[in-house]
Amino acid sequence: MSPINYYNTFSYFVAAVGFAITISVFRKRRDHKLPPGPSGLPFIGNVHQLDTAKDRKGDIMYCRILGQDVIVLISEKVAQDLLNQWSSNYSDRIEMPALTDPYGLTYNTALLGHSDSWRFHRRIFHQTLRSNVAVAYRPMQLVKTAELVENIAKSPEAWWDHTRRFSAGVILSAMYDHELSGTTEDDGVLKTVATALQLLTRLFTPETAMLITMFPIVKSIPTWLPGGWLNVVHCKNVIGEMYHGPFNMLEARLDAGEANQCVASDALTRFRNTDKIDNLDDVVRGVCGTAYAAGEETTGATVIIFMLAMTLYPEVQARAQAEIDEVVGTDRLPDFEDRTSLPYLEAVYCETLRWRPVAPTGIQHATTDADVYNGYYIPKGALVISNIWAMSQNPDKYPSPSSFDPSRFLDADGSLVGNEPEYAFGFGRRICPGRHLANGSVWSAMARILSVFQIEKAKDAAGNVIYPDPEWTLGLTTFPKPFPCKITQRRVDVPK
Ligand code: HEM
Repeated sequence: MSPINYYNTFSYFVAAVGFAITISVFRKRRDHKLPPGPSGLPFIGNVHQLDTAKDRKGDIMYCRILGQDVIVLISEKVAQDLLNQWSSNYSDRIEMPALTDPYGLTYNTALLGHSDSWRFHRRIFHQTLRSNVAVAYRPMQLVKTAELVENIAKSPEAWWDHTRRFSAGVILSAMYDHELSGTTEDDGVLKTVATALQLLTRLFTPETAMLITMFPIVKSIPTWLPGGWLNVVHCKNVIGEMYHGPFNMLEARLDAGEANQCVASDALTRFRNTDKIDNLDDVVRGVCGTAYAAGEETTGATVIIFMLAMTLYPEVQARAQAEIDEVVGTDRLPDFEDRTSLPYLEAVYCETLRWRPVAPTGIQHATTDADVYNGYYIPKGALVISNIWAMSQNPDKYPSPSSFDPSRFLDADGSLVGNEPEYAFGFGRRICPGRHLANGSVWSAMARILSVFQIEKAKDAAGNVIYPDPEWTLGLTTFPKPFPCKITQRRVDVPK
């Protein structure tokens, strides 16, 4: 049993239901009568497979919250069957006009339904960030990881902030060719997008959903009063700036011929004179703004979870460092050319995604039509939650799932067995379009941090070892808040 603040499957089930409540509260109010199952087929709600925590018999569960049908997918197999194989029926999102329209979220890819507008967004993501195109950003990612290493070497106690700055730097560079300057406070673009992201994180909680729905007056609270952050005009401005500010700056630089390759410039060049995408500028604003909101925190969070694992599991750290030292040596930093020769590090990457998935309940899908699965009836308009947490902690697939053990991804010869936890990036047509970019960012950060630094448990003033027991953020993503650890350089000189 892991000594860290360990939350079990049940608490994630509760979180999933919390998000279902958020969605069901925000969703469009429509007369939502339970459709009768076709004759002879039991309605899935009749099945008593609700328990995910105590016994793991349930692969799928049903409940009805505030009039909304909710299906929770607990097994990876069922999620693959429904969300991957029948993705045309399982790729919608629930409409939430109480949130999207007033708060200026109509541009957000993740909230768009299974519509033409969403397809335009995905087309741009596919053209600019699919696996063989995302490699174009690797040189930039290596520059950013070298900066991360330099920053940690200068002020190791601020490693958590350096990590967030690294993930923000990668996304802003990839989306808008924006280079961070000075501190977060000095960089206008970073300040704008970080403020909007903070606001979005606060908005997407069950409590806020309840509050806004039960007391719509909160949307008009003056900004200077307690709760004023919910003021819609204020929120719309802050969130709108995230979509428009960096994009407008890039457009000006494109006009001046000063911008390098990035997702926005690529998309504008590729689609500007075609009729393949309507309202191109708005779609590109939406894609890049959503990428920041969906990609900065998740990428940084994954590196932070890796740091926690390295603090708690020194033997894993030592084995990964021995592998890096042997393959790469000590005169230079690892780069992507080394990747296939570092299977243990690859297994550390997989285990980091699995051990504490940063998006434990993914983003909820919705059905476009009624369906029948294994003889059970699934209604049209049902909310479908992937319980990624339960999949990652399945003891049949991962013995002792709470232990951080990369060797579960290796065979007896130390070769990768090819069972990467892809579910950490979601499913079907909605699968995370930034996963290839994220993969390169997280891997290069892990490889270079391990090559240069020793991460250990910190000690208090009396010399007692501090066992990290971090507080975890709550929301669509979850990861440790800053926790104490001791970071020292393994060698006097940091290689470039
Ligand atoms: C380790 C880092 C990341 C993790 C673990 C992660 C995970 C996820 C998950 C679980 C989903 C929900 C998929 C579903 O609905 O089934 C998602 C959606 C999404 N992610 Fe990521 N993500 C990461 C990084 C990124 C990055 C770097 C970007 C952008 C460059 C990004 C952009 C998006 C977008 C736009 C969506 C919504 C897709 C849609 O609704 O069609 N993510 N991500």
